[in-house]
Amino acid sequence: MIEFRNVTKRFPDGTVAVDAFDLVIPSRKTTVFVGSSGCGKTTLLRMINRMVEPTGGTVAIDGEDVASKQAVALRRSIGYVMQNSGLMPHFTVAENIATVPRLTGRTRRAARARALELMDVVGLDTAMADRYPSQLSGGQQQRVGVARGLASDPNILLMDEPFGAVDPIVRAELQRELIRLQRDLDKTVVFVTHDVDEAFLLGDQVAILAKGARRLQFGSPSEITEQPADDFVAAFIGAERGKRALRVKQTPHGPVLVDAEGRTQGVLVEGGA
Ligand SMILES: Nc1ncnc2c1ncn2[C@@H]1O[C@H](COP(=O)(O)OP(=O)(O)OP(=O)(O)O)[C@@H](O)[C@H]1O
Repeated sequence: MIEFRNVTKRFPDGTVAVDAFDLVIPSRKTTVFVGSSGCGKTTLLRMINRMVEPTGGTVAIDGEDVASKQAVALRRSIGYVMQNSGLMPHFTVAENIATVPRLTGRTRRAARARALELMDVVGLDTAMADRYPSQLSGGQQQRVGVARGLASDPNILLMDEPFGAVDPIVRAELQRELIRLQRDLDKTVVFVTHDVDEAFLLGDQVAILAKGARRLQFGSPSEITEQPADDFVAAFIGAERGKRALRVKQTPHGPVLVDAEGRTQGVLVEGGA
């Protein structure tokens, strides 16, 4: 469990990126922070592993204030995946993935074995182990980034717009992979995006944020869709337009659901959840 208690971050230039933020993030679930650019999502994420220190309040992991932990050890114990993968260009794929295992004392051989195992986990052909990042596609680089984030077998995985820079088809593929991974690995994932569709696809819980990380709503995608907290949230999630606003249309073959443009999006079936 990750707990933000009255957390504020004021940068030295006076910018208040996060203003008195409270949230409890459950373990072994995917929690998504979604909001427009500059609302404070990255700052929130980085306060979990102390890449950014709060200027007020506390962040606690399983009841323990992160400020009381040694920052470097904390950072190595938490997986972090960022946009553009953040790979070291002069390290091979295997070396990039093995960075943390090497730093924490594994032998070169054991670290490489771990790297190859993780390539498998994230769906990368191990034949690419000795390539450099520039010899991979954007989607493959992101998979290496995810493998690197998982290398220390962390309980917590922080993901900062990890699929933001790839094309929509690769993005959808990576999203599906993450859902599969999460089913197998059972990590506490905190995921940042500005894309509501991505947030609703991946999140067990979604926090919709405004400037200063002001919490507009926190709940499951179903809860938010069924009962948006206010008009702003309703507009933000597109409840009144596009594909989330569905109408029933009768056809000779039975009722179907159509979106605002009249495109059929699904069928109505009896029973189920
Ligand atoms: N080191 C810094 N010094 C001063 N202001 C900063 C610093 N880092 C971030 N900010 C400001 O804090 C606010 C929140 O930034 P943050 O990166 O957390 O937002 P974000 O929601 O992740 O944005 P994006 O989606 O664009 O990445 C912004 O106004 C940003 O300009």
